[in-house]
Amino acid sequence: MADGLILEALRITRHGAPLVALDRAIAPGEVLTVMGPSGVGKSTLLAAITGTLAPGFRAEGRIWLDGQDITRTPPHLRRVGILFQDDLLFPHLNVAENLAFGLRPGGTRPDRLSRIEAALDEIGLPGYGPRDPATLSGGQKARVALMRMLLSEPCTLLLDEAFGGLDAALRQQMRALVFDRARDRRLPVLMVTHDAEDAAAAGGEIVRLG
Ligand SMILES: Nc1ncnc2c1ncn2[C@@H]1O[C@H](COP(=O)(O)OP(=O)(O)OP(=O)(O)O)[C@@H](O)[C@H]1O
Repeated sequence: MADGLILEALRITRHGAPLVALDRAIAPGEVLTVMGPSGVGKSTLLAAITGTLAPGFRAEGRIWLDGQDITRTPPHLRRVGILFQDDLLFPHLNVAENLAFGLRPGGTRPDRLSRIEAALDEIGLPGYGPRDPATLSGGQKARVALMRMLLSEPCTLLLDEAFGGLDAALRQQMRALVFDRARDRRLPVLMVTHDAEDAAAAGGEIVRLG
């Protein structure tokens, strides 16, 4: 199987009734946008990919990530990154500690600290490590949440209305940051959104469910 994220004849049922069916490949660095009315099953589709479907839901078909069949892989081993609207930072940890939470295990302490510093530079927040998350603006929090997720070195990126809590200008900045980072890292991106501008900015294929 090719690199990227492949949903091969994926069919999700709820208590046996069909909910979502999708058969698509997302190449490294490409974005697939999923739109559709409320309740159609967009978040459920993402939960099938992260391996966190609620009881009563079942996924049939196969999910491939960079050539590996992850259909039955436990969620914590899937290397799937997901960003939600209003992703919460841990309030009792400072910004650096929040980022450290994303880091994969291993490496020396100086190495880990320098990766956190580099991450803060990458999102335009150099020196913000000791700050309390409550003192950050909404846009700054969103950038820290994005970087915390990227530090876990995911092989694909899922966005669930990830830009929903931001005003128009910030939304545009955050979109550019996310899409640029995903392209640099050659991550396939599956974006769920209600927003036509998000879809246009992504530039890739749009699938409408329902
Ligand atoms: N944990 C759950 N337990 C039971 N039913 C659920 C659960 N999560 C979602 N559902 C139901 O599954 C269906 C699909 O929900 P889902 O959240 O995937 O829709 P969505 O397309 O993401 O909607 P929205 O755009 O409103 O976020 C809905 O009918 C919803 O009520």
